[in-house]
Amino acid sequence: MTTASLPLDPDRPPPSAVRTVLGPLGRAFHELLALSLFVNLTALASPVFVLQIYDRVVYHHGLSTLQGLVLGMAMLLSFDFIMRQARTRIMQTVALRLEIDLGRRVFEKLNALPLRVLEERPADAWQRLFRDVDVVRNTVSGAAALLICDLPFTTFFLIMVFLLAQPVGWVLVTAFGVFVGLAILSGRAIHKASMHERDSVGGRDGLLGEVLRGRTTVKALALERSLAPEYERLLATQVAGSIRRGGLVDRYTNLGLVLSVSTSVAMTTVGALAIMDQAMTVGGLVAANMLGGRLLAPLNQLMGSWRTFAGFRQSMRRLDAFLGLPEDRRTQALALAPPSGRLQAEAITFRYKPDGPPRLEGVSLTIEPGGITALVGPNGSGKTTFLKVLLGLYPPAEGRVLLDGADVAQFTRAELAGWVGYLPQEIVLFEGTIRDAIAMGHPDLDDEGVAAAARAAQVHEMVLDLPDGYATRIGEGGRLLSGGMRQRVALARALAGTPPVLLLDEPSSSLDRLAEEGLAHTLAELARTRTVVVVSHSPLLLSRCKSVVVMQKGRIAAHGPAGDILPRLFPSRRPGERSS
Ligand SMILES: Nc1ncnc2c1ncn2[C@@H]1O[C@H](COP(=O)(O)OP(=O)(O)OP(=O)(O)O)[C@@H](O)[C@H]1O
Repeated sequence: MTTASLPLDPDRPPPSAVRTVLGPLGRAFHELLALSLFVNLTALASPVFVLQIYDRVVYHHGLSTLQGLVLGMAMLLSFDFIMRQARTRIMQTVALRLEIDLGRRVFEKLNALPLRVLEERPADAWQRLFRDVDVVRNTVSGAAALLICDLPFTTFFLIMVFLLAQPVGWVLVTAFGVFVGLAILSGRAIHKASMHERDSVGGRDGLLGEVLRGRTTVKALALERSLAPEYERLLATQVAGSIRRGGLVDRYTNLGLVLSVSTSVAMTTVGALAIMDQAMTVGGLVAANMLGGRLLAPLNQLMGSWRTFAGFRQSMRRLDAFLGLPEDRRTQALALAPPSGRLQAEAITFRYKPDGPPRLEGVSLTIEPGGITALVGPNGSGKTTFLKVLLGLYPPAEGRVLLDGADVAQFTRAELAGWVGYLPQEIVLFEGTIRDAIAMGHPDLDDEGVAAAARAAQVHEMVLDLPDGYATRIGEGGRLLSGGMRQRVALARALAGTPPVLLLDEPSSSLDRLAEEGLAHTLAELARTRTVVVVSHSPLLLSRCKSVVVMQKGRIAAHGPAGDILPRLFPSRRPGERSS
């Protein structure tokens, strides 16, 4: 699949995966709407109160009416407070549920994506999807959602203004139209600027992430001299984007404010003329002005929120497209017993890109349990790629991989990970204790299982030597361990749960000679009953192998018993002799 085929384009029509998460929140929104009805009805009370004071109490000295009105207002305002509190509580619940439901779903989906799809985008592009979750949560549970709930009730205020002061009503209707038009214009302009800013922030964050991950190399080689100009370029693009967006926001906010004041002036002018014509009362004008304020406030807010709504739509579309991406198989119809470990590659051809060159071509091989098989060949000949295809991480374009005669494509990643232990060329460990690191793929592994894996990887004694033993924390990426120990712990993780197949990519690249000898011995023992495939050029390991497969430019150049192949590969050296 190419990057272009990844449907993360926000301009595509949205499917409805996110809506299934938002669906259960529908009831909360109905409750919110009902509460908003009460809140907005209550808001009508103050202008009516003012109207009564001006037109009745003041002119007729109606003290008892005043008492009744004040008491009524006090009760209504208490009620208003309770309703507003209830609205806030519902919003908090909605935010929490979204955070949990949508956040968890996106995380699960990310883990379910096939490796090929994951590798098509840089890490920060995937990370940004969690910002989309934040956008959806903040919009659905923030001021913008309250605005949506309040907007329908602005018609109440308009009707009331028409009832109290019809001439002023027409001024408000005109202002309403201008506000909506301005909100749409500002939304479009600001949205465009925000998208541009988002891309530039992504570029800056991507570079920052890379620099921080490679901080040791950056420090050691003083790479900041080369990285600083690139960072500054990205920063300049981002700052320019921010300034442009900020300028647009300010322009439309100020336009909104001027429009509000202008509407107020126009209302008072038209109202004054109407009072002089005796078409309305002073109380009516004051009340209409108050109602106008209630109507203009959400319209003013709409100017700022239009951008939020546009961002929300984009985030929804991106999340929908993401949730619609293909997944690794997650369920299996039948739980099978662990295989004995017979691995077969049948005429495998593999390309990283559909239109790219084949990195494996017509590779056929059968590996039986019993004895180590070594994969050798020059750099870039396809050894690591072949291991990943055997592991079921990359589906081949042609051919198939069979485990005990069954196509590995039918198994879930969890099943395959339980049956096939894998040591990658680049070790990746996660923060936690040594015990956690070894048992990570097997949460049910008991202490004896952890210790057995550690013994097999020649790391048990080293761990016991540490003050905190297996409870020693390894730090981010295992950086608190030495390189050799990191490799041993990763090897123990691959051996944990005694999988019937072991695929090990350069397992001794960071080991000292003693550990390498120990590893060679352990692997030879394990290989009695299992399938062990190692990518290695270590003569010590090769001397323990039963068969050797030589890869060249994605093809198998030679394959046979180690005794036949090794003398051809290393004519001047005896097996077991260390290369310089
Ligand atoms: N993720 C990837 N995307 C695109 N091409 C890749 C990717 N990984 C490897 N390749 C290419 O595939 C070819 C085989 O690489 P691979 O890592 O399998 O070789 P290798 O024999 O393991 O090499 P080495 O001995 O250097 O580890 C190389 O040309 C490499 O550039």
